Amino acid sequence: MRGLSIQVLANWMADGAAFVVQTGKMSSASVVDVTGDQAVNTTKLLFYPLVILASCVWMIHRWQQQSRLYRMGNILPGPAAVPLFGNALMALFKKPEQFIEIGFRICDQYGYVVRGWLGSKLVIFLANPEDVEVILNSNVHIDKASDYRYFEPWLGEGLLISSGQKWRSHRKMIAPTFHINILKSFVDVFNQNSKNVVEKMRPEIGKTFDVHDHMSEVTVDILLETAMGITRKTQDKSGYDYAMAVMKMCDIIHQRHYKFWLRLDFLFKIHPLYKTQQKLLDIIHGLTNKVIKLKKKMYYENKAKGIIPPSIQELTEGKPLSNNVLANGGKTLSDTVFKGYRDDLDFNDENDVGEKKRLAFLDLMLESAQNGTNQITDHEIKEEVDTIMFEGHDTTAAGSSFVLCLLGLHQDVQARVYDELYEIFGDSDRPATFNDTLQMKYLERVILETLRLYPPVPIIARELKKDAKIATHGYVLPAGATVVVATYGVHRHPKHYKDPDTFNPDNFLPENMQNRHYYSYIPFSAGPRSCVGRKYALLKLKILLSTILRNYKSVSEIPEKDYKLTSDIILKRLDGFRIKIEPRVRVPSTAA
Ligand code: HEM
Repeated sequence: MRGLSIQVLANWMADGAAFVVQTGKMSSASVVDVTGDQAVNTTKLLFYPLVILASCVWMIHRWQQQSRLYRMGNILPGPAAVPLFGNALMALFKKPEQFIEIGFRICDQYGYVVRGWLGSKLVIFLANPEDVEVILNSNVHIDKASDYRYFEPWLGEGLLISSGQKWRSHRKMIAPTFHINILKSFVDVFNQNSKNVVEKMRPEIGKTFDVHDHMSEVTVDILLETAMGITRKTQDKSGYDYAMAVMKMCDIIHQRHYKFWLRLDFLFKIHPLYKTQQKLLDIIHGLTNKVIKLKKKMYYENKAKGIIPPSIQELTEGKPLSNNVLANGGKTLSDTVFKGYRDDLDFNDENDVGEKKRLAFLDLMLESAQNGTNQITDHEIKEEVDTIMFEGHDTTAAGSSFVLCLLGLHQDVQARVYDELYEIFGDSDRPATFNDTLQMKYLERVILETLRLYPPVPIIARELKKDAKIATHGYVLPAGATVVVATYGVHRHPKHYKDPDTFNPDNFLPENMQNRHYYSYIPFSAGPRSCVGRKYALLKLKILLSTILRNYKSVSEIPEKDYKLTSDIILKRLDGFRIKIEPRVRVPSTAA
């Protein structure tokens, strides 16, 4: 349209014919000669829809400007937005690894409360612990943002994405299955699988390799066993296919987050990935359904023989065992770290009666449905098992991989971790006990510090159903907005961490934690919708990492500044979690 005057436009609208004549770019005679009436008709055909489109865009823009959301949203600091697209064009043609960089640039410019417009959708990023607390600690702002809908075909209305009464009742049912006694019963599973991965890693000695592949596989194996009761011994090919399908599904959802065209359902449905997704879901749901059917059959067969598995209540209640006096009363450093945002999981520790019979989460849910304790259908059980498989998989795989990379880089820290392990285990090969994990205080600090610098879930998104007043400038975030808690930014807030970008496990020394805002450390989120698998994850990480480090020394020369991070669902290294391993010489650092 360059070179057209408004007058020309007006004339064009009047009769749709004379524009080419008046632009002077071609002679009127030649145009009329060549195209005649046909050209006029084509012009009309193209022009009128364009005018209608432009008018619609203008009207939508005007309507947006006058809406409450728009007015309140624009009080907040943020980059200038263009009509219709808002700030969405900033993300166009950007690779996922560039998003963190953009985020930091914007944060530097606008501070720790930033608004953005994705078209007419208002997105508000928060990275001040005081503001984050307002959202996460609330019983009102608990609805997940619409971006979680990509999980729906897989996880249905499982705990991660459900809301309202369904979420409340399922949370009440599932939280007790993560009781400390039930977790203790998983220690053998964690040990056995950790030993397996040590053997699988043996051929890698001396090579540079991506440790995430191993961490991912062992995590799925552990989850298959603890969530569904499927062991390596009992699993057939369907167990392997399931594990592969879980990994590939994570990748598809990941792609739907950062490839804009795949966000639109109608485009996704005609993309080849949709067919792949359907096949993967057939595998995933096929196995979950098969196992539920089988377990239910076994339950009835056993019941007919008078064998009834213990209920969740029986597993988690009773008189404390006198011979089970644990160091610190069974409390770990993370119990202290997370006590500030006390949630339903904290009540789990108060009835520590020692280890009992092992049952997978699925067995526990089936049992509670059968004995009438909880109203949950087979379909809902399937959704919850799938949710646990998803949430428990990539998060811990990424967390453990980051720990091994950072220890490879910080040999002094690794030496201290090993000295602690040597004190507990000497040069023996014995498996870890629950009590041992309570002694792994320095390793725990290393894990917590790693999750600070590289939180596997780098953002948490909520949709506001009501206005929320935050601490920063008393801003009111309007209902309808999507609030994104930028965990990555919160964890590197200079007001709360001295040298926020430096790896320093001493950040979790009691004296350094004492006066820190509780919501300045939220790798597992916090409040009513906090991670239900937090204690499971930390126990598993301690056993897995201690077993690996008792057998190998991790070595890495890649400095953190060269990590290429990719962020959306799970934070990972796009350049791969590359390390080398050397056989561990089992002597303390003082003797080396
Ligand atoms: C290092 C490991 C882990 C990290 C960093 C992590 C982090 C998180 C975060 C940040 C949330 C809140 C997500 C949101 O609101 O969008 C969450 C929720 C959840 N996590 Fe984890 N998680 C980990 C391991 C696990 C494990 C091992 C399990 C299960 C075995 C698990 C099960 C869940 C479930 C079921 C939810 C949904 C809770 C609800 O909405 O009520 N997580 N996790």
